[in-house]
Amino acid sequence: MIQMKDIVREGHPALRKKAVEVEFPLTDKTREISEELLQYLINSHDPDIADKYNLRAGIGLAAPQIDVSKRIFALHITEIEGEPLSFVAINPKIVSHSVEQTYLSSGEGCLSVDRDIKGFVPRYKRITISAYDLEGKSFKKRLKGLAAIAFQHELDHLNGVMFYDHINKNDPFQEIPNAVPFD
Ligand SMILES: O=CN(O)C[C@@H](CC1CCCC1)C(=O)N1NCCC[C@H]1C(=O)Nc1ccccn1
Ligand code: NI
Repeated sequence: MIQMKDIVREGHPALRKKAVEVEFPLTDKTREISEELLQYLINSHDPDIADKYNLRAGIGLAAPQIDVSKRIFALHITEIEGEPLSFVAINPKIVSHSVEQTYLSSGEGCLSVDRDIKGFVPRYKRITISAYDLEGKSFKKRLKGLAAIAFQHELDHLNGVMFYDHINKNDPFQEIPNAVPFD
């Protein structure tokens, strides 16, 4: 199982590399890595497991964060309105997005960043994404709110981008044009 010791931190080159596309059918190793990314998120929200293994709660986890430079990440968001979102995305893409932007009013964090970095991180408010599942079946989803923000945070990891790269250096809390905050 993935534990905090397996999650690389800022300064590790894997976080600044562009991850490579995955071929299908998945090798057993790639399939196992994909399943472990999602399992980490599920475990991190289980009080007993999270406590026992000292896991930091996460709603997303990307393969580069465990030093695997492949275009794979998992999302597991259960406390949003509507049905819970829990899936592995392989070779994910944003196929279209709203003009409107949004941002987490509390700013963003990252399991690979052991410090608090303040400031608004502009994200598209609504996105249409496409990706492949573990069987190589392509799927599309329309995401908004926290799910959209999380998807963009994870996709950044596949491109070697960290959330704080988006924060305005001169004015971290600068008003983001046509943005509605997500609280
Ligand atoms: O790349 C993946 N990561 O680095 C794990 C990150 C991904 C999220 C950061 C912002 C959007 C996606 C993560 O889940 N966190 N970051 C560290 C703090 C805890 C946790 C978090 O933000 N939780 C959360 C946020 C809003 C509502 C509920 N829970
Ligand atoms: Ni992150």
